[in-house]
Amino acid sequence: MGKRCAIGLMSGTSVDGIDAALVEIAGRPGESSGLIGAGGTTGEAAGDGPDGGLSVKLLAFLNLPYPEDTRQAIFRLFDPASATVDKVGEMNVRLGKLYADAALAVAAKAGIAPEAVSVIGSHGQTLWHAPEQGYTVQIGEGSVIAELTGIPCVSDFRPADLAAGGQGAPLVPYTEYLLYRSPEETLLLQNIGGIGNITVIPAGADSSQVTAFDTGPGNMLIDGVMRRLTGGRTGMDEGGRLAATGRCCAELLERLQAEAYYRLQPPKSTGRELFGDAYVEQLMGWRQELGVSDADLVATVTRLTAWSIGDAYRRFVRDRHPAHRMIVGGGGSYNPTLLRDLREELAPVPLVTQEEIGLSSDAKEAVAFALLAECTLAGLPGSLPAVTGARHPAVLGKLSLPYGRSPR
Ligand SMILES: Nc1ncnc2c1ncn2[C@@H]1O[C@H](COP(=O)(O)OP(=O)(O)OP(=O)(O)O)[C@@H](O)[C@H]1O
Ligand SMILES: CC(=O)N[C@H]1[C@@H]2OC[C@@H](O2)[C@@H](O)[C@@H]1O[C@H](C)C(=O)O
Repeated sequence: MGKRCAIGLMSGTSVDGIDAALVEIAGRPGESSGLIGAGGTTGEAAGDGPDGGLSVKLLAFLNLPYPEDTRQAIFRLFDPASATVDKVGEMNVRLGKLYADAALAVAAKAGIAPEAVSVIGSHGQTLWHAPEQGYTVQIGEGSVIAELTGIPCVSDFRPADLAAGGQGAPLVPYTEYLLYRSPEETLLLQNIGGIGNITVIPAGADSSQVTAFDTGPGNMLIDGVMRRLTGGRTGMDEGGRLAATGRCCAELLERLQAEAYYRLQPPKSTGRELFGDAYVEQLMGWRQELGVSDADLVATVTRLTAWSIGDAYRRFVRDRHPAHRMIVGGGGSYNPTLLRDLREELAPVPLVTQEEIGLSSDAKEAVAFALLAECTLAGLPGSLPAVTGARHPAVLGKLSLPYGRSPR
């Protein structure tokens, strides 16, 4: 199968904007072997699939921050009381246009004409994730993206897995399996976005042996607390600077560790429904009661985040799959205080960041959705039932075709 270009678009739970990646793909996902057919392993920076397997090369990446009014309007949609159908409908189209802009911009940055792009995979913006009720809501209209770019678009990836009885998340693990697996090393891939999620790829594993689940808050509580402390002026602890000046409050940490989610057996996934505004409100009440300073509060929430990842490894992974190393990606990998705490929690397992091994942390999830869209166009499943708990693998997403152009 020849080389083709695909675009992946990702807007995560932190609501910081749109990540757009344009990749060149050689080989076919699922060409050679494995439960749902895994190809030869190559990384993002690999060549052209010399073993006949899959290779993915990142040609261009950009981040398009949401306009501030859009960002604030999205946050209002996280509250079911203000997320009325008219507002959700309007935002679905508004985001579709912004996603189309991002796709065209990344194609221009790579110097690739839209006609030369075979597919866009667009994750959309998660508004509500309720796997126990069998549904999840991601918006950003695929038909608008296809119309404005002239490129076939796969969107709304999660419902197919939910329909098959799964969590609908996480979905990146199959692409991590394709791109990172190693015959010698058991790898932990930890994403620290709004939510934290871990993927475990045992040495020499086939795709049915990969496990993954959401560990709990990634940056969501740190960001939520910072917004409260600064009256909304700052949405993150830049460089982990405030946390670095504070000390963890043991009593507050203990209360936070009592959250039942951490002890839930995987498969499991979570989101803003649990660790959003109402949770931060309760946390601020406890801080008041215990007289915890601003810096100590951020230090405690940072420690909690690191602990939840270490605890997940110790509780659910370590005995069966002692790891050789953890590779950390997502915005949390830019927070040195969080990484310091995480190193302590994980010891003796060494930790490296995506950047430290020469891969782009920011582009990773966008690349994943380009690859998942390719799977869908080829009629191949993109989910791992061992990860999501579904009855079987699912072909993910919905295809929107632009007028006058068929897929491929
Ligand atoms: N320089 C930095 N210092 C501290 N924290 C940072 C820095 N840069 C990014 N972050 C954190 O990373 C977050 C964004 O991470 P990322 O873009 O990976 O999340 P996301 O993709 O939206 O989330 P998810 O993976 O859960 O969908 C920011 O909200 C912030 O908390
Ligand atoms: C419902 C939803 O949007 N889930 C996200 C979120 O952000 C991180 C974590 O929670 C993960 O489960 C998932 O995203 C990544 C891209 C995934 O599906 O692998």
